[in-house]
Amino acid sequence: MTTGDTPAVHIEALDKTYPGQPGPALSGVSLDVARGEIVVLLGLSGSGKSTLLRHINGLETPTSGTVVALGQNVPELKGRALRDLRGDIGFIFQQFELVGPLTVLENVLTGTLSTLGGPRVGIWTYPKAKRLRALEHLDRVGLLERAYQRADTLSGGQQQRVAIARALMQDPEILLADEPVASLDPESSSQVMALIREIAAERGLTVVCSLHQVDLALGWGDRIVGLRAGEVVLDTSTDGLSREQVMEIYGRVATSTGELAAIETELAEVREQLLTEELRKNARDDLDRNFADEEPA
Ligand SMILES: Nc1ncnc2c1ncn2[C@@H]1O[C@H](COP(=O)(O)OP(=O)(O)OP(=O)(O)O)[C@@H](O)[C@H]1O
Repeated sequence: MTTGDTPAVHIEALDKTYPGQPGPALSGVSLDVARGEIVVLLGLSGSGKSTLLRHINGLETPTSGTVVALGQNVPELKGRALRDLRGDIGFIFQQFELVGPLTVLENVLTGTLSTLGGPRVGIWTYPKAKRLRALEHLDRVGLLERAYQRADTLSGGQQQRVAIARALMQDPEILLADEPVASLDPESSSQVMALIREIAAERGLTVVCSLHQVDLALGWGDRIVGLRAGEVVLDTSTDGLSREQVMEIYGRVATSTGELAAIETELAEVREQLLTEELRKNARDDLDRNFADEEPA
């Protein structure tokens, strides 16, 4: 375990190229995340957000560079040591990853399997203390009354709350969230993000979360890290940061959107011209037919 003043996450010169891919998914990424900090990763689809998150808990191995989480050199960890680190790092995903036919309570209890050893079938196979903790976490996320309902009968926002409760069972120090609200409506998204923030503050959790929604990121995170094609192109506090500054992360898209608009205008003009020509031709054909049908005087 680490002392309080070492960062929760220290990443230096991280490069990752997946086998068979033409270019790197991450290139020269350096990033320190302080304990208790709430960092948002922003960037286009494919910019490397998930890849970066997955290096923090050792789900990916760097091609080169350093990844230290909670004082541990992540790529060097194996077996029990890696499982222990993952026990200190909760992970929530866009698709919640719940087991639909199981009850909400049992889904939350699965968050504790790394310490108990699994698999287990049925709520009663978990120690009473764990069951009570799971109920406490469900209460915290506002779903105590749903504990014995099947997980797949809940709304998306509720399912993500269950996933948060499940992550809390690990008593994590770091929470990684990979687009946790990408499949939710705006209202549920704000509620889930507010809940994560409240829980992080209560427990002094460090959070690294990828998002697609710029406005949500600005209102929610302490700091925004922008990725473009695997490189960090923005790394700054959200204090005083404007939407326009953040949108520069997506610079290339703005250009291509501009180009697209120009192409669309041109296409519309051509379409109009073709239509006019077709109308003219139809009119000419009509005239020809009418005159052809006329009996000569
Ligand atoms: N397992 C993999 N094997 C090969 N290439 C991968 C793998 N995972 C990601 N990539 C590639 O690495 C790059 C970064 O992908 P990544 O999923 O990290 O981006 P992202 O920013 O999280 O995207 P999204 O917002 O769509 O989730 C992409 O080019 C992707 O195709």
